[in-house]
Amino acid sequence: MAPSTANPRQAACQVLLRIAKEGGFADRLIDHELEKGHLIGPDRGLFPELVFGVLRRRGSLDHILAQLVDKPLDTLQPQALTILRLGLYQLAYLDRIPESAAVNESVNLARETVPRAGGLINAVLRNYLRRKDGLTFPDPAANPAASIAARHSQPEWLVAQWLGQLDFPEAEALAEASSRQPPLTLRANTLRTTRDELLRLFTESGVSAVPCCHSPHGIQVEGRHQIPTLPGYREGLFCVQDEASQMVALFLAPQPGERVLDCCAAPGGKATHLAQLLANRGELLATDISRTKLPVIREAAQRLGIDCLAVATVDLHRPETFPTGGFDRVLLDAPCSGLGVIRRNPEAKWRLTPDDIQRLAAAQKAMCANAATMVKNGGILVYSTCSTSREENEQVVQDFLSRHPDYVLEDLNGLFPDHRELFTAEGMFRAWPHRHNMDGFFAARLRKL
Ligand SMILES: C[S@@+](CC[C@H](N)C(=O)[O-])C[C@H]1O[C@@H](n2cnc3c(N)ncnc32)[C@H](O)[C@@H]1O
Repeated sequence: MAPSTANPRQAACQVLLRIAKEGGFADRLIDHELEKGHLIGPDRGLFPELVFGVLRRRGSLDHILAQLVDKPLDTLQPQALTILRLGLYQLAYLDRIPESAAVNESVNLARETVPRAGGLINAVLRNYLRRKDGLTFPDPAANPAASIAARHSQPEWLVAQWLGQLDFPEAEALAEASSRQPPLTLRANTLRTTRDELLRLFTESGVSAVPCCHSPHGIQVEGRHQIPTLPGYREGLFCVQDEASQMVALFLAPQPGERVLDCCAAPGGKATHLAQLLANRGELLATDISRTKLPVIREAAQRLGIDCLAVATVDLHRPETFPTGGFDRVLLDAPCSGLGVIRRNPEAKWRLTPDDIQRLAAAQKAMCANAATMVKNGGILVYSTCSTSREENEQVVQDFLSRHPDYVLEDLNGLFPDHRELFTAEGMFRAWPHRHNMDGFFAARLRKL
């Protein structure tokens, strides 16, 4: 049943239980609850803070709880475990909630849903307050992955993957950054305004915002906002898009008048950016396997005043569905694990397994080969993901190049010298939350000879 309550802790508990039981995305369930209007005032901020906080910090919370509860956590009733996580999150990570309120509200919540666990919840949370300075964490020298995982709330297998690519301090910094709330980044719609004008409008309206370092269209907004209430939203002056994601369309660099394909386009973040770069002149086809997602792209295009964009259903595993005629530029923003965006979708890190990464990488290799059949001779293919895993990134590109001697990797260092700090030595794009305060993204630019 859909949650419906004026109590932010109860609403958070219901959403967390629903995510654990049925899957689903935290941001959508949160929006759905807020739209009902039961939560008012500061509770509208506390409710998402609690849901996202518990999802982001679940690993560390459970590591601590395991030292305070005298039976395995998975033997607790789901409601009791969720209330414990919520209570501990408030005690360990939030400054503004008095300790007594965090404990008492947790006990009250238990009284309504799991009355027999009230005593345990009270005892465990009070025990935390007494013992918090004596809690233990794995020794980094003996077990580096377990140590980072427990301190910074990441699955151990994921930290082990990061340690395969980064040294210990960097892997730890990445884990730490990946447990934090990401910035709100917008892309100015240059079909209707400029970045400077948008910044001026925000300043005049009392909203603090600064230009992004790399994307010439990006602005980072300070504080928390409901997007539709920001100035210029209704007029289509901007859309929400992380800076790393904005860089991808820039690397494809479509020129006005060209024929361009975005073949995994929904919900349209990069497709609408491509239309901007085309200055609304040319032929932009945005396709996706999901027929139901296409209206979202159309609506985004309409709001932003784009009229060079058409949409169609295409399954990249079924060449008989492909559009005919070659394209000058093709973007393949492949379905991926999303390991680079776990700041935004923290529920994903607790669901994914290493097997998922292997399965996704196999599909990505097939999609890349199929997308390449739609590129004209001399044309460009950009392959991108929002994953940090090598299997989904460099290894897909290496596999592709080994099977396609008619393609070469273009070195982004030479093409975009202003953004060198975002590129690997081989010239591929790798954005990292801890280095660039951007989502974890990958892109490689391939040219068909
Ligand atoms: C990473 S998302 C794309 C995000 C989009 N480029 C943006 O910037 O807003 C990947 C998309 O690939 C689509 N997809 C998954 N499997 C596909 C397939 N076999 N063929 C075409 N699209 C597929 C999904 O529906 C999803 O919308």
